[in-house]
Amino acid sequence: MAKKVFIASDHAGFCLKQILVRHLQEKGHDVFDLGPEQAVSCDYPDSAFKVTDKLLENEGAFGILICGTGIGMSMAANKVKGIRAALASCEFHARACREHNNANILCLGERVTGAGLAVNLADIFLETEFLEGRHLRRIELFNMK
Ligand SMILES: O=C(CO)[C@H](O)[C@H](O)[C@H](O)COP(=O)(O)O
Repeated sequence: MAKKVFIASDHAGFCLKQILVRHLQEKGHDVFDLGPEQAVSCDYPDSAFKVTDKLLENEGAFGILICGTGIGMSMAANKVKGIRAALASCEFHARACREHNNANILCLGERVTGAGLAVNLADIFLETEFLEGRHLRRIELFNMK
């Protein structure tokens, strides 16, 4: 099923962002590229918060954030209440973060993960459903802090 996807990167994730935007558009998803438009040095929290703002306004939408490692993006995005950003570097991560954690943002590291694998991770992330049950109880505990 087609998903609404907001995507952004910093300079270190720019090339992978371009590849993923094209791939996800070809798959029929509704893709919103929030920049940057060029691989000019920029600060990943600014990009992360562009995507988190959009997710809070668009129920059911997903985000993809790419920096060099994916770590800075995930740290920044997870500061925002209602965001569950998951850094994935293998297919198990991409599937489990949806099934168990209902992640709404996938974070990737262009300096870590090759483009072919990254495309697979994005596909798995967008195609996998949250399992709810005990996992819902656990993610609801996030709101207790
Ligand atoms: O935040 C990061 C590390 O967690 C990202 O990988 C950034 O892309 C990286 O820090 C950018 O580094 P650069 O030396 O400014 O290219």
